[in-house]
Amino acid sequence: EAQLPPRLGVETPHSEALIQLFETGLDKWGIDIFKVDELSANKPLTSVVYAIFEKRDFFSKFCIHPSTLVSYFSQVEQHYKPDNPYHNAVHAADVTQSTHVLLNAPSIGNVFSDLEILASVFACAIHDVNHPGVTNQFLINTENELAIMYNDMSVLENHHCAVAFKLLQNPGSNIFSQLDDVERRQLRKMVIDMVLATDMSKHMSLLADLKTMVETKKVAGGCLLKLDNYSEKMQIMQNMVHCADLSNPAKPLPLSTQWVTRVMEEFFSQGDREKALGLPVSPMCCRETANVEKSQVSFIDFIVHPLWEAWTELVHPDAEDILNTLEQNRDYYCELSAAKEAEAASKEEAGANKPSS
Ligand SMILES: COc1ccc(C2=NN(C3CCN(C(=O)CN4C(=O)CCC4=O)CC3)C(=O)[C@@H]3CC=CC[C@H]23)cc1OC
Ligand SMILES: [Mg+2]
Ligand SMILES: [Zn+2]
Repeated sequence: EAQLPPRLGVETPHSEALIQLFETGLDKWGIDIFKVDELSANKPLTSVVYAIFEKRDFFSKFCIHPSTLVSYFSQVEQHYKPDNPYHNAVHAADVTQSTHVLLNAPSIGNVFSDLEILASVFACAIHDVNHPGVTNQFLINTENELAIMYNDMSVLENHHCAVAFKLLQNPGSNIFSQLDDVERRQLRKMVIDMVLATDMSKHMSLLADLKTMVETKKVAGGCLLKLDNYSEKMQIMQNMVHCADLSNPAKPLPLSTQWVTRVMEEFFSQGDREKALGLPVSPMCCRETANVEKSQVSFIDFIVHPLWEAWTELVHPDAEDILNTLEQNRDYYCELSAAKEAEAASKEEAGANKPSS
């Protein structure tokens, strides 16, 4: 009998503090995931997944040995590039824990089976594994081997899935070995459908479907329990994971601002590489001209808020606080942008009035 791994599956001198943090924060929107990164000795993903599996009793429900879970997710964690300012294991842990909270919303609590919940949590944990820190467009424009491999179609998202399922085949790492063939095939299909839906090029169609569902749900008297077919259930699961992937601006401001700094650093590195290669610089990627606050306001106005507005309606009233935080944060970035503009204008003014020496 393989011996049990350390508590929460990670060796850390701060295990008591980490256990405390999960006791109080695992089910909460706004846990300090950067603190989890510190206390877990930079194993945020393995520790978050272990804590969620324990909380949801997945070890016994799916006959997963803790050491198998640790063996598999340690490899997954190692395949997230730590040098990526944004697309690293902390982001994966953040999206996984955020989805864990969304799944606890009373209005969708008992819509999903244990297998569907397992698939959603797993999909989040692996959804950006081995991310190279550049966008699909960059990989396509530079004819990267990944773009060749996947014929320019959801290149990153296909890669994340393939890497995750390949790692499952390593000895002592197949956490799904005790599922029967039907369950394993169903889980694999659900995970692929969810991860491929995190490609931002799918955002508009995903949102349109969600809005349609919200409209029909309103007609059907507000109950979600009528979700009988796979495609409706999968639409909700895809939008849930997509919401979690786009949840940074909807988190408490001290967390949100850290994510903005990280994502802009990653975008600026891509912009530097595009300049060096003589390629057109992608939106928000030019460190000289980008307006970080303005980009955040338009990211929220055009993409994040419409999605969270639809999600909030779907699970009404469970996500009201999240939508309020998003709107407060949007106003913060708007005011910051206006303040910076005013400061720049007054400097301009001062410069113009300065007597020439
Ligand atoms: C914390 O803050 C952010 C977090 C993630 C992203 C992501 N962004 N993206 C696309 C980049 C290109 N996009 C745009 O440029 C859209 N857009 C405009 O057209 C004007 C302003 C604006 O934002 C769409 C989103 C990704 O693809 C990343 C990977 C997956 C999910 C979101 C990530 C962006 C953030 O702050 C701008
Ligand atoms: Mg992604
Ligand atoms: Zn992501």
